[in-house]
Amino acid sequence: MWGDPNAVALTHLGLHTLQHRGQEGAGIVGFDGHTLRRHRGFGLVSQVFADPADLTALTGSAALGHVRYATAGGKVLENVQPLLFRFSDGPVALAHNGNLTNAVSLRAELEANGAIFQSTSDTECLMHLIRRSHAGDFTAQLKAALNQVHGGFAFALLTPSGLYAAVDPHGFRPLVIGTLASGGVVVASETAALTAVGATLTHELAPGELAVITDAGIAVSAYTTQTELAICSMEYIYFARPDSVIHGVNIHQARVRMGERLAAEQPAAGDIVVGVPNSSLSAAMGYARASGIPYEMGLVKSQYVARTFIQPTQDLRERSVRLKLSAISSVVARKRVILVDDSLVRGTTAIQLVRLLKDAGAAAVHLRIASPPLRFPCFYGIDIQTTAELMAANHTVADMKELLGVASLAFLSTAGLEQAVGLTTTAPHGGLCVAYFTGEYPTPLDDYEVAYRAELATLHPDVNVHA
Ligand SMILES: O=P(O)(O)OC[C@H]1O[C@H](OP(=O)(O)OP(=O)(O)O)[C@H](O)[C@@H]1O
Ligand SMILES: NC(=O)CC[C@H](N)C(=O)O
Ligand SMILES: [Mg+2]
Repeated sequence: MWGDPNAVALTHLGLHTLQHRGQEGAGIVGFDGHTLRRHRGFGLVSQVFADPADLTALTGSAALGHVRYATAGGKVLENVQPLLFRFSDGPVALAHNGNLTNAVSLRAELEANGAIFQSTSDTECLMHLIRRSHAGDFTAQLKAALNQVHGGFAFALLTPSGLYAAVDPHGFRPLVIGTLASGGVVVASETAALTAVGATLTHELAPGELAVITDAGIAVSAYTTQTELAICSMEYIYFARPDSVIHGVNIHQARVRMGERLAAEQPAAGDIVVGVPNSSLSAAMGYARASGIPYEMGLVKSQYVARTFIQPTQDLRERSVRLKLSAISSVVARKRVILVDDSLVRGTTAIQLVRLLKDAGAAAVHLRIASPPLRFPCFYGIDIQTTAELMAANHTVADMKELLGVASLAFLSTAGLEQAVGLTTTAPHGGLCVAYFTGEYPTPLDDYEVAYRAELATLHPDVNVHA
């Protein structure tokens, strides 16, 4: 946030609104008119700022906040963002959503030339590249650095003179700009955060764009012309909040269309449709509407347990699913349940839910997934970087049906997904990145290439068209 007397408090509010995007750590940097001050820690925003004094210590008219969902580098405080650098000519804070594919090789090269890294985060590379640039001013140095990092990124940087926001050449990760009645400017991953702070959407960063926000206003330019939209389809399927809008498409309505489409592509003989709280509820609603089969609340979610898929370890993910979901026996007993989830990745949720529904007396479970089988890793910002952890990469759909113990199992097609999102663009796959479904990556994989190819060769030939 730039140019609002309540920048720190509003950033805190905005971070709460983006909590679903990262639960491992959070931090805020405030600009008090002289220098940048930071508070950060592990856990949820409410835990990191449990003591209100930590927030009030950060005053100022500009602020930068982050919630971490780790994709690279371990659980150490140094990796919790915003990263903050105190240079001889002034401080710079940096926040990143996404994952850089060439961070390991960049770091090796930078260290060979004398760079001393403070963290093990991929994000830090950007700052070293900025400092090593001989370009004229900070904006030009940043543009030079943005052209050297590869992969998925939405970056925000804060200095005493401005706020900078940039997205990668494929726009893998979303980033929007809004304005406040006070004249302040807000940059956020999702429009839901703009709404929360009372800002109006004024611009959505296009692939390869850099926005420079200063007291003089907002200047948007391109740092590269080699661009092609491939926004992460999992943003529409799972990550983003239902009330957010990405590239003109509301997330809830896109999910409803995924569910409607799934009902048309993969009908099931069931008595009730049940969604998996939270993120599949929209798709389940769409499935019920299109099939004419009644929607029922067969599962309840504890409001005190957060998202499971973005937890950092399998043990935590399994424990949270158990704590989080329970079945309403009187709803599902003796019913043929059509269970709709938005995605099946490691299978953690589905394995436990099918058991839960059967224990509650369901006569049969027909599992319908409102996205295609996820068979390939993501290197642009989802923490699934090996095929070993992906259920559909290691088993055919028929095998998965047996493993899960369901009466039937079916997925949405990639074409169906692309149409359900329905972006207006001529870019491949309707402007979406569908690499984890098809194995077609929009960029070279850089540091991940060798290990990825080696892993592919070991996969079951029936499930992997690229092996
Ligand atoms: O196959 P898996 O590896 O289990 O991953 C997929 C599941 O994880 C996500 O839910 P999550 O609990 O993270 O969040 P939600 O409450 O927003 O649905 C997603 O909505 C699926 O339910
Ligand atoms: N979305 C994120 O929070 C990831 C940022 C960075 N890649 C990290 O692992 O810390
Ligand atoms: Mg879920």
